[in-house]
Amino acid sequence: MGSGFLALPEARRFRLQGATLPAALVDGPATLPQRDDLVRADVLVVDGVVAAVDAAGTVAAEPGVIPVVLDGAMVFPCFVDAHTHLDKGHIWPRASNPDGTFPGALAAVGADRAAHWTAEDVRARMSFALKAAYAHGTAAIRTHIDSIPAQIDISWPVFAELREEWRGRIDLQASSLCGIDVAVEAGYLDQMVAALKRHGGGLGCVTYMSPNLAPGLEAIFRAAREAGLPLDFHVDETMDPGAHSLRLIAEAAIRHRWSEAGLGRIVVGHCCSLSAQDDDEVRRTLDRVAEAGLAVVSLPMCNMYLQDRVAGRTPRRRGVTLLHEMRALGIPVMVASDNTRDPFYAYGDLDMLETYREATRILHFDHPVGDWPRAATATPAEVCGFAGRGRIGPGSPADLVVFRGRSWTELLSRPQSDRTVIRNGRAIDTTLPDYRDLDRLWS
Ligand SMILES: O=c1cc[nH]c(=O)[nH]1
Repeated sequence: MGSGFLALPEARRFRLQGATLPAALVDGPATLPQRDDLVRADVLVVDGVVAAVDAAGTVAAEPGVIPVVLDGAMVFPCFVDAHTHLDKGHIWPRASNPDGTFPGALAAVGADRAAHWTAEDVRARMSFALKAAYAHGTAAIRTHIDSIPAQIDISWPVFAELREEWRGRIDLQASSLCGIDVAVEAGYLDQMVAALKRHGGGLGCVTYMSPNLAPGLEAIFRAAREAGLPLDFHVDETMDPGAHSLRLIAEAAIRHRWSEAGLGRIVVGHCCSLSAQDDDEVRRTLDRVAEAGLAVVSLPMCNMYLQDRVAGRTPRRRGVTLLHEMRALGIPVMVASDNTRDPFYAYGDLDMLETYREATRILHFDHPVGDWPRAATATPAEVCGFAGRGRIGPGSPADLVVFRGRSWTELLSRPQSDRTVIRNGRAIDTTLPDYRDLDRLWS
């Protein structure tokens, strides 16, 4: 059992004194003094809920409230990870990517799925991933689930079981995943929609330039509206400037009056090709994306790993999409973990601090930091509908991550492996699952 660097008392009422909070994530008095987009505050926790956020040192000691001195330690709300692949995670020991490319990943995953993805295999790997995410301080996750016809009735029931098992620790959502060419196959959408209604989840697919793209999108939008399902797409995951399915999705959303459907914002992930297009084309597309009300999630670690990879040639581009330009147009933007230890990304552990740290470096979430911390917390909570998550303020759950670092440079220079994760006002065990627990899947 390990619970990080902070000695948190088992107490109904305590006050985190001298916490440093990202200003963009705090619901507190407007008078909280800010420096470097951080505020110094005291956070009162009562019965597992944040009862007050006050400027540091302004509230006198109260009987029955135990002081916990943070001496500037940073406090985040628990993270929200809007785009993962729990069903695929950790297959690397038996399914590596031969060349680190996207086609290499597709082929390796396809073969592994066909050979090994029984309910037991999927459950074991998903459970492992959830344990890691929980220990790192994540409270809500949306996963995509590979949903080719033969896999649907294996993976979706497992997901539904785990959603119940993890209720109260990690809020779980899922979205279906297949290529646009599979989505147009006769009977596919009917089968998928029936499974989503049975198990709960949203509709999605991978969009790329295919003759099936326009009819496929039309069919998916119709099916989603009829069945009342949210939409979440993998979009243009390539550096080919000719890939423009993002614009077609935005146009379909406008045509289908999606913003009036009451089904939340459509989420579009990746959108890498945008960074290879000229400014005029980018502007035309982003105007449409803003008008359609889409929300965008970038996957900085996976995109950097897969994109611009040519054997023997040094990568020159980062592979991520244009989050700064999107944010300037009012488009909600997020970052998320994506794949973990599978052929789409050989590394990763569903640690959203790592994702945020890498996003800071790859996407320049700094100088100033401004409201970029929202991209891993409040924005995915709002976009995906994880109510009450991603902010710290009176009434929010005392689901907090306390880091030893006191400033952005201290926080992001080290992995903060000794963080303390507080759930419902109590420190949890932050011991990570041992990789050896998975060995039975391939030995
Ligand atoms: O990045 C991607 C794209 C498709 N499928 C994945 O698992 N990851």
